[in-house]
Amino acid sequence: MTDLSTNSTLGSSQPGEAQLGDYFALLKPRVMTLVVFTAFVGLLAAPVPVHPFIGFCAILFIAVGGGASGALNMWWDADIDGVMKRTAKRPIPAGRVEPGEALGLGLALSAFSCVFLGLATNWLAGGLLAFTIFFYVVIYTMWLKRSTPQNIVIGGAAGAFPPMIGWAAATGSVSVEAILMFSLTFMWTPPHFWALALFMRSDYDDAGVPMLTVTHGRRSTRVHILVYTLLLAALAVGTAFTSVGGPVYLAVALVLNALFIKGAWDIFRRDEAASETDNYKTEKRFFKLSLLYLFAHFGAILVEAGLSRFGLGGW
Ligand code: HEM
Ligand SMILES: CC(C)=CCC/C(C)=C/CC/C(C)=C/COP(=O)(O)OP(=O)(O)O
Repeated sequence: MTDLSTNSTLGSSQPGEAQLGDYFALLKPRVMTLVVFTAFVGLLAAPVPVHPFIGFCAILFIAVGGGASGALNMWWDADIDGVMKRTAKRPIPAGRVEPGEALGLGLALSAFSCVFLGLATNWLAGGLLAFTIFFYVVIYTMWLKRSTPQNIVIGGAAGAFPPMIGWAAATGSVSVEAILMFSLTFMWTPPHFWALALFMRSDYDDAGVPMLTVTHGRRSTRVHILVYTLLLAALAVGTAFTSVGGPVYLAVALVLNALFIKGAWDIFRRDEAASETDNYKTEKRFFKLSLLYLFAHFGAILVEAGLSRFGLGGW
């Protein structure tokens, strides 16, 4: 798990000396693991058999596209990344990679991944990948992130597209299952991020980024986490009774949503003095749980899809 107080830099080079690890770090590899996993589930949950080589290429190109969007995000955000403690050691603000190199890498990998995903699977998938990169870089990073505390509520849609891209790569279409997987990630993003914003507020304050914690304060953010967690739980448990769900998924959803609601309740009940005393232990625990939460829900969707191949999945 990440040490969230620092940046997960892979290269250890000095200013002006880029190493391969610095270019790799531009792709935000740790965050993209879960993005790629949800895309993988979208691809395999589809009721259409995909040739393993085509499936491998599809996931590879989605991963490259995700990484490219990370590089473009770091190129645009280099100024605020340099101000925030968590991101100050990233390759561009630390001076190891030139902004122009990150821009070039991001644009080249974006074009490469969308075209090759389109060629390897279909143009709906290639087009959706292009739209996702556009949404994350232009709509979220360039526009919403610095202009509204609703930045991640709306911008979070970008991170919700990957399972839909995987589904489209396998089927050539977008159906209700793809929309359900999209919705799950979309509703999950605000509690995932706001928990982190609670213990990183001074970073966003320093950088002038209007995150909810900065504009509305931590008390309001705690209320928002609880409300979104309850909405998410209703959606996640309800999904058990749809075509992507089943008994295995229901069991996973019941356990994890109970834990998640308990975590959100604990965050809601805390006051700042208590959180500061134990260095935001409850909020940090909730953030880590959010990663397990999404991983387990998509894992359960994958298991249900696997079982249905043997006539055992679903209800
Ligand atoms: C607008 C939406 C989102 C925002 C603002 C956001 C923000 C963040 C931030 C600031 C971190 C902290 C650490 C880091 O930079 O590595 C983080 C970690 C993480 N996020 Fe998100 N996130 C969002 C959506 C997502 C989505 C959609 C996924 C996956 C489906 C995801 C997966 C992760 C993972 C796996 C980590 C942990 C990375 C590690 O271990 O270092 N995030 N997120
Ligand atoms: C396939 C494809 C294109 C996937 C993209 C998936 C995607 C949009 C993931 C969002 C994840 C993320 C790190 C958001 C934080 O951005 P931030 O700029 O607020 O965080 P930062 O401060 O760490 O840079």
